[in-house]
Amino acid sequence: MKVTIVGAGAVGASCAEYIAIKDFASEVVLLDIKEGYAEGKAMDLMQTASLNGFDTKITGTTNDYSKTAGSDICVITSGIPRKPGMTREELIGINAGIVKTVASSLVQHSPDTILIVVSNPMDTMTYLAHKSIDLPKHRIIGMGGALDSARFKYRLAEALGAPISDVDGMVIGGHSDTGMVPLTRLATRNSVPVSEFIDADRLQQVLEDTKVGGATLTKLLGTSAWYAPGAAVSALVQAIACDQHKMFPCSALLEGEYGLNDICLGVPVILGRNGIESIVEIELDQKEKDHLQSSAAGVSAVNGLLDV
Ligand SMILES: NC(=O)c1ccc[n+]([C@@H]2O[C@H](COP(=O)([O-])OP(=O)(O)OC[C@H]3O[C@@H](n4cnc5c(N)ncnc54)[C@H](O)[C@@H]3O)[C@@H](O)[C@H]2O)c1
Ligand SMILES: O=C(O)C[C@H](O)C(=O)O
Repeated sequence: MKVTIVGAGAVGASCAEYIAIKDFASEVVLLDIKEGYAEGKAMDLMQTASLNGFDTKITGTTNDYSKTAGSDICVITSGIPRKPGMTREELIGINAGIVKTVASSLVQHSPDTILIVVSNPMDTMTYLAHKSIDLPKHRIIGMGGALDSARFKYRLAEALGAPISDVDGMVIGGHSDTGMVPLTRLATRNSVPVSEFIDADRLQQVLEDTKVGGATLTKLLGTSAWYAPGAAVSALVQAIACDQHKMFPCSALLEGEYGLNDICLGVPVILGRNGIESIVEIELDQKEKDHLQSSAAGVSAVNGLLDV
Protein backbone atom coordinates (compact mmCIF):
# COMPACT_ATOMS: atom_id res chain seq x y z
CA MET A 1 0.00 0.00 0.00
CA LYS A 2 1.59 3.23 -1.19
CA VAL A 3 0.29 6.54 0.12
CA THR A 4 1.39 9.96 -1.16
CA ILE A 5 0.83 13.11 0.84
CA VAL A 6 1.32 16.41 -0.96
CA GLY A 7 2.18 19.22 1.43
CA ALA A 8 4.70 18.25 4.11
CA GLY A 9 3.54 21.05 6.38
CA ALA A 10 1.75 20.74 9.70
CA VAL A 11 -1.20 18.60 8.55
CA GLY A 12 0.68 16.54 5.96
CA ALA A 13 3.47 15.58 8.36
CA SER A 14 1.03 14.84 11.18
CA CYS A 15 -0.97 12.63 8.86
CA ALA A 16 2.20 10.79 7.74
CA GLU A 17 3.15 10.25 11.39
CA TYR A 18 -0.24 8.75 12.33
CA ILE A 19 -0.26 6.52 9.26
CA ALA A 20 3.23 5.26 10.11
CA ILE A 21 2.43 4.66 13.77
CA LYS A 22 -0.62 2.59 12.77
CA ASP A 23 1.77 0.59 10.54
CA PHE A 24 -0.69 -0.53 7.83
CA ALA A 25 1.00 1.09 4.79
CA SER A 26 4.26 -0.15 3.30
CA GLU A 27 5.25 3.26 1.93
CA VAL A 28 4.42 6.93 2.50
CA VAL A 29 5.79 9.57 0.10
CA LEU A 30 5.79 13.17 1.27
CA LEU A 31 6.00 15.78 -1.50
CA ASP A 32 6.41 19.52 -1.01
CA ILE A 33 7.32 22.44 -3.24
CA LYS A 34 9.71 23.90 -0.65
CA GLU A 35 13.24 22.67 -1.41
CA GLY A 36 14.36 19.89 0.96
CA TYR A 37 11.38 20.30 3.29
CA ALA A 38 9.64 16.97 2.57
CA GLU A 39 12.98 15.15 2.61
CA GLY A 40 13.72 16.65 6.03
CA LYS A 41 10.29 15.78 7.47
CA ALA A 42 10.57 12.23 6.10
CA MET A 43 14.03 11.73 7.61
CA ASP A 44 12.92 13.10 10.99
CA LEU A 45 9.86 10.82 10.97
CA MET A 46 11.96 7.78 9.94
CA GLN A 47 14.18 8.42 12.95
CA THR A 48 11.09 7.78 15.13
CA ALA A 49 10.54 4.32 13.56
CA SER A 50 12.65 2.32 16.00
CA LEU A 51 11.19 4.28 18.91
CA ASN A 52 7.56 4.03 17.82
CA GLY A 53 7.88 0.52 16.37
CA PHE A 54 6.76 0.89 12.76
CA ASP A 55 8.07 -0.47 9.47
CA THR A 56 6.37 1.99 7.11
CA LYS A 57 9.00 3.53 4.83
CA ILE A 58 8.63 7.31 4.64
CA THR A 59 10.44 9.21 1.89
CA GLY A 60 10.38 12.85 0.86
CA THR A 61 10.70 14.65 -2.45
CA THR A 62 10.83 18.22 -3.67
CA ASN A 63 8.11 18.35 -6.31
CA ASP A 64 9.22 15.20 -8.18
CA TYR A 65 5.92 13.50 -9.01
CA SER A 66 7.65 10.48 -10.56
CA LYS A 67 8.37 9.42 -6.96
CA THR A 68 4.61 9.28 -6.29
CA ALA A 69 3.89 6.93 -9.22
CA GLY A 70 1.56 4.03 -8.50
CA SER A 71 0.14 5.47 -5.28
CA ASP A 72 -3.00 3.70 -4.07
CA ILE A 73 -4.10 6.74 -2.07
CA CYS A 74 -3.06 10.39 -2.51
CA VAL A 75 -3.78 13.13 0.02
CA ILE A 76 -3.69 16.84 -0.85
CA THR A 77 -2.78 19.08 2.09
CA SER A 78 -0.81 21.62 0.05
CA GLY A 79 -1.85 25.24 0.29
CA ILE A 80 -2.03 28.00 2.83
CA PRO A 81 -3.77 27.71 6.21
CA ARG A 82 -5.88 30.55 7.63
CA LYS A 83 -4.71 33.06 10.22
CA PRO A 84 -6.80 34.21 13.20
CA GLY A 85 -9.84 36.23 12.08
CA MET A 86 -9.96 34.68 8.60
CA THR A 87 -12.54 32.27 7.20
CA ARG A 88 -11.54 29.13 5.30
CA GLU A 89 -13.32 30.55 2.25
CA GLU A 90 -10.80 33.42 2.06
CA LEU A 91 -8.11 30.87 1.11
CA ILE A 92 -9.74 30.06 -2.23
CA GLY A 93 -7.71 32.58 -4.26
CA ILE A 94 -4.36 30.88 -3.55
CA ASN A 95 -5.42 27.32 -2.81
CA ALA A 96 -7.58 26.71 -5.89
CA GLY A 97 -4.58 27.06 -8.23
CA ILE A 98 -2.43 24.84 -6.00
CA VAL A 99 -5.06 22.09 -5.64
CA LYS A 100 -5.84 22.03 -9.36
CA THR A 101 -2.17 21.68 -10.38
CA VAL A 102 -1.36 19.15 -7.67
CA ALA A 103 -4.42 16.98 -8.39
CA SER A 104 -3.64 16.73 -12.08
CA SER A 105 0.07 15.96 -11.45
CA LEU A 106 -0.90 13.21 -9.00
CA VAL A 107 -3.39 11.55 -11.34
CA GLN A 108 -0.93 11.69 -14.22
CA HIS A 109 1.41 9.42 -12.23
CA SER A 110 -1.23 7.40 -10.33
CA PRO A 111 -4.29 7.04 -12.59
CA ASP A 112 -5.87 4.39 -10.31
CA THR A 113 -5.49 6.38 -7.12
CA ILE A 114 -8.09 7.40 -4.57
CA LEU A 115 -7.75 11.11 -3.80
CA ILE A 116 -8.41 12.69 -0.41
CA VAL A 117 -8.69 16.49 -0.46
CA VAL A 118 -7.86 18.37 2.74
CA SER A 119 -6.84 21.89 1.62
CA ASN A 120 -9.38 24.61 2.39
CA PRO A 121 -12.01 25.65 1.57
CA MET A 122 -12.27 21.86 1.49
CA ASP A 123 -15.75 21.25 0.01
CA THR A 124 -14.98 23.64 -2.83
CA MET A 125 -11.49 22.20 -3.35
CA THR A 126 -13.04 18.71 -3.54
CA TYR A 127 -15.54 19.98 -6.12
CA LEU A 128 -12.66 21.56 -8.04
CA ALA A 129 -10.84 18.21 -8.08
CA HIS A 130 -13.97 16.54 -9.50
CA LYS A 131 -14.23 19.20 -12.20
CA SER A 132 -10.57 19.28 -13.16
CA ILE A 133 -9.39 15.65 -13.18
CA ASP A 134 -10.74 12.50 -14.71
CA LEU A 135 -11.39 10.17 -11.76
CA PRO A 136 -14.67 8.39 -11.01
CA LYS A 137 -16.69 10.14 -8.33
CA HIS A 138 -16.22 7.45 -5.68
CA ARG A 139 -12.45 8.03 -5.86
CA ILE A 140 -12.44 11.72 -4.84
CA ILE A 141 -13.17 12.31 -1.16
CA GLY A 142 -13.05 15.48 0.92
CA MET A 143 -11.98 15.27 4.58
CA GLY A 144 -13.82 17.55 7.00
CA GLY A 145 -16.70 15.74 8.70
CA ALA A 146 -14.46 13.15 10.36
CA LEU A 147 -12.58 15.99 12.06
CA ASP A 148 -15.71 17.98 12.89
CA SER A 149 -17.33 14.86 14.38
CA ALA A 150 -14.25 14.21 16.54
CA ARG A 151 -14.52 17.79 17.83
CA PHE A 152 -18.26 17.31 18.40
CA LYS A 153 -17.55 14.20 20.51
CA TYR A 154 -14.90 16.13 22.45
CA ARG A 155 -17.40 18.89 23.25
CA LEU A 156 -20.17 16.40 24.07
CA ALA A 157 -17.92 14.48 26.46
CA GLU A 158 -16.94 17.76 28.12
CA ALA A 159 -20.58 18.79 28.58
CA LEU A 160 -21.64 15.36 29.84
CA GLY A 161 -18.61 14.91 32.09
CA ALA A 162 -18.20 11.56 30.31
CA PRO A 163 -15.24 9.77 28.76
CA ILE A 164 -15.06 10.41 25.01
CA SER A 165 -15.34 6.66 24.36
CA ASP A 166 -18.85 6.82 25.87
CA VAL A 167 -20.19 9.32 23.32
CA ASP A 168 -21.09 9.10 19.67
CA GLY A 169 -22.15 11.78 17.25
CA MET A 170 -21.76 13.02 13.72
CA VAL A 171 -21.41 16.35 11.92
CA ILE A 172 -22.62 16.62 8.33
CA GLY A 173 -22.80 19.59 5.95
CA GLY A 174 -20.12 21.99 4.82
CA HIS A 175 -16.75 22.21 6.56
CA SER A 176 -17.15 25.89 7.45
CA ASP A 177 -17.79 28.00 10.54
CA THR A 178 -21.43 28.49 9.58
CA GLY A 179 -22.15 25.44 7.40
CA MET A 180 -21.58 22.54 9.80
CA VAL A 181 -24.64 20.59 10.88
CA PRO A 182 -23.88 18.75 14.16
CA LEU A 183 -26.63 16.15 14.55
CA THR A 184 -27.37 16.76 18.23
CA ARG A 185 -30.69 14.87 18.01
CA LEU A 186 -28.86 11.66 17.09
CA ALA A 187 -25.90 12.02 19.47
CA THR A 188 -25.78 9.40 22.20
CA ARG A 189 -24.03 8.29 25.36
CA ASN A 190 -23.95 4.49 25.16
CA SER A 191 -27.07 4.50 22.94
CA VAL A 192 -28.97 6.90 25.23
CA PRO A 193 -29.80 10.27 23.60
CA VAL A 194 -27.53 12.97 25.05
CA SER A 195 -30.64 15.10 25.70
CA GLU A 196 -31.32 12.75 28.64
CA PHE A 197 -28.17 14.09 30.31
CA ILE A 198 -27.92 17.78 29.38
CA ASP A 199 -30.52 20.47 28.75
CA ALA A 200 -31.26 22.13 25.41
CA ASP A 201 -29.21 25.26 26.20
CA ARG A 202 -26.08 23.23 27.02
CA LEU A 203 -26.58 21.15 23.87
CA GLN A 204 -26.91 24.32 21.82
CA GLN A 205 -23.60 25.51 23.32
CA VAL A 206 -21.97 22.20 22.29
CA LEU A 207 -23.29 22.75 18.76
CA GLU A 208 -21.95 26.32 18.58
CA ASP A 209 -18.54 25.33 20.01
CA THR A 210 -18.28 22.48 17.50
CA LYS A 211 -19.01 24.71 14.52
CA VAL A 212 -16.22 27.14 15.43
CA GLY A 213 -13.82 24.36 16.47
CA GLY A 214 -11.28 25.23 13.77
CA ALA A 215 -11.53 28.99 14.35
CA THR A 216 -11.06 28.53 18.12
CA LEU A 217 -7.83 26.62 17.57
CA THR A 218 -6.63 29.06 14.90
CA LYS A 219 -7.01 31.89 17.40
CA LEU A 220 -5.06 29.97 20.06
CA LEU A 221 -2.31 28.68 17.74
CA GLY A 222 -1.91 31.60 15.30
CA THR A 223 -2.41 29.10 12.44
CA SER A 224 -4.87 26.27 11.97
CA ALA A 225 -4.78 22.94 13.79
CA TRP A 226 -2.89 19.82 12.69
CA TYR A 227 -3.02 16.96 15.24
CA ALA A 228 -6.74 16.17 14.96
CA PRO A 229 -6.78 16.97 11.21
CA GLY A 230 -3.82 14.60 10.68
CA ALA A 231 -5.49 11.90 12.77
CA ALA A 232 -8.77 12.32 10.89
CA VAL A 233 -7.06 11.97 7.49
CA SER A 234 -5.14 8.92 8.71
CA ALA A 235 -8.42 7.31 9.84
CA LEU A 236 -9.87 7.75 6.32
CA VAL A 237 -6.68 6.42 4.72
CA GLN A 238 -6.76 3.38 7.01
CA ALA A 239 -10.46 2.71 6.32
CA ILE A 240 -9.69 2.65 2.58
CA ALA A 241 -6.36 0.81 2.75
CA CYS A 242 -7.71 -1.87 5.09
CA ASP A 243 -11.12 -2.08 3.36
CA GLN A 244 -12.80 -1.44 6.70
CA HIS A 245 -16.20 -0.32 5.40
CA LYS A 246 -16.37 2.21 8.22
CA MET A 247 -18.83 5.08 8.09
CA PHE A 248 -17.49 8.65 8.17
CA PRO A 249 -19.06 11.92 7.11
CA CYS A 250 -17.02 12.95 4.05
CA SER A 251 -17.41 15.51 1.32
CA ALA A 252 -18.82 13.55 -1.62
CA LEU A 253 -20.12 14.59 -5.02
CA LEU A 254 -23.90 14.45 -4.69
CA GLU A 255 -26.16 13.46 -7.54
CA GLY A 256 -29.62 13.64 -6.03
CA GLU A 257 -28.74 12.36 -2.54
CA TYR A 258 -30.29 14.56 0.14
CA GLY A 259 -32.04 16.39 -2.70
CA LEU A 260 -28.74 17.97 -3.78
CA ASN A 261 -26.92 17.99 -7.10
CA ASP A 262 -23.57 19.14 -8.51
CA ILE A 263 -22.02 19.87 -5.13
CA CYS A 264 -19.53 18.26 -2.76
CA LEU A 265 -20.86 18.29 0.78
CA GLY A 266 -20.32 16.34 3.99
CA VAL A 267 -22.63 13.33 4.19
CA PRO A 268 -22.18 9.89 5.78
CA VAL A 269 -20.35 7.51 3.46
CA ILE A 270 -18.99 3.97 3.76
CA LEU A 271 -15.25 3.89 3.06
CA GLY A 272 -13.55 0.80 1.69
CA ARG A 273 -10.98 -0.30 -0.85
CA ASN A 274 -12.93 1.39 -3.69
CA GLY A 275 -13.05 4.72 -1.87
CA ILE A 276 -16.67 5.75 -1.32
CA GLU A 277 -18.45 2.39 -1.39
CA SER A 278 -21.82 4.07 -0.83
CA ILE A 279 -23.45 7.26 0.38
CA VAL A 280 -25.74 6.71 3.36
CA GLU A 281 -28.99 8.67 3.31
CA ILE A 282 -30.21 9.04 6.87
CA GLU A 283 -33.66 10.32 7.80
CA LEU A 284 -33.31 13.96 8.86
CA ASP A 285 -36.00 16.02 10.56
CA GLN A 286 -37.21 19.25 8.93
CA LYS A 287 -34.85 21.49 10.92
CA GLU A 288 -31.83 19.36 9.98
CA LYS A 289 -32.94 19.31 6.33
CA ASP A 290 -33.22 23.09 6.35
CA HIS A 291 -29.74 23.45 7.89
CA LEU A 292 -28.26 21.10 5.29
CA GLN A 293 -29.92 23.04 2.46
CA SER A 294 -28.58 26.39 3.70
CA SER A 295 -25.14 24.82 4.22
CA ALA A 296 -25.28 23.62 0.59
CA ALA A 297 -26.28 27.09 -0.58
CA GLY A 298 -23.20 28.53 1.16
CA VAL A 299 -20.86 25.99 -0.45
CA SER A 300 -22.47 26.53 -3.88
CA ALA A 301 -21.87 30.26 -3.60
CA VAL A 302 -18.16 29.63 -2.95
CA ASN A 303 -18.02 27.09 -5.81
CA GLY A 304 -19.34 29.87 -8.02
CA LEU A 305 -16.06 31.74 -7.49
CA LEU A 306 -14.13 28.93 -9.19
CA ASP A 307 -12.94 29.17 -12.74
CA VAL A 308 -14.22 25.75 -13.90
N1 LIG B 1 -10.09 19.80 5.71
C1 LIG B 1 -9.69 19.96 6.96
O1 LIG B 1 -10.33 19.49 7.90
C2 LIG B 1 -8.41 20.70 7.24
C3 LIG B 1 -7.81 20.62 8.50
C4 LIG B 1 -6.62 21.33 8.73
C5 LIG B 1 -6.05 22.08 7.71
N2 LIG B 1 -6.67 22.13 6.51
C6 LIG B 1 -6.08 22.85 5.40
O2 LIG B 1 -4.92 22.14 4.96
C7 LIG B 1 -4.01 23.05 4.34
C8 LIG B 1 -2.62 22.85 4.92
O3 LIG B 1 -2.57 23.27 6.26
P1 LIG B 1 -1.20 23.19 7.08
O4 LIG B 1 -1.47 23.66 8.44
O5 LIG B 1 -0.56 21.86 6.87
O6 LIG B 1 -0.34 24.29 6.29
P2 LIG B 1 1.26 24.40 6.19
O7 LIG B 1 1.57 25.77 5.71
O8 LIG B 1 1.88 23.92 7.45
O9 LIG B 1 1.63 23.33 5.05
C9 LIG B 1 1.25 23.49 3.73
C10 LIG B 1 2.39 22.98 2.87
O10 LIG B 1 1.98 23.00 1.50
C11 LIG B 1 3.16 23.26 0.73
N3 LIG B 1 2.80 23.68 -0.61
C12 LIG B 1 2.29 24.85 -1.03
N4 LIG B 1 2.10 24.85 -2.37
C13 LIG B 1 2.48 23.62 -2.79
C14 LIG B 1 2.50 23.00 -4.07
N5 LIG B 1 2.09 23.63 -5.17
N6 LIG B 1 2.95 21.73 -4.14
C15 LIG B 1 3.38 21.08 -3.05
N7 LIG B 1 3.37 21.62 -1.81
C16 LIG B 1 2.92 22.88 -1.69
C17 LIG B 1 3.88 24.33 1.53
O11 LIG B 1 5.25 24.44 1.16
C18 LIG B 1 3.67 23.82 2.96
O12 LIG B 1 4.75 23.04 3.41
C19 LIG B 1 -4.60 24.44 4.55
O13 LIG B 1 -5.31 24.85 3.40
C20 LIG B 1 -5.56 24.25 5.71
O14 LIG B 1 -6.59 25.19 5.73
C21 LIG B 1 -7.83 21.47 6.26
O1 LIG C 1 -9.86 25.77 10.75
C1 LIG C 1 -9.14 25.68 9.75
O2 LIG C 1 -8.96 26.64 8.98
C2 LIG C 1 -8.43 24.40 9.45
C3 LIG C 1 -9.31 23.20 9.42
O3 LIG C 1 -10.34 23.32 8.49
C4 LIG C 1 -9.85 22.84 10.79
O4 LIG C 1 -11.06 22.70 10.93
O5 LIG C 1 -9.03 22.67 11.71
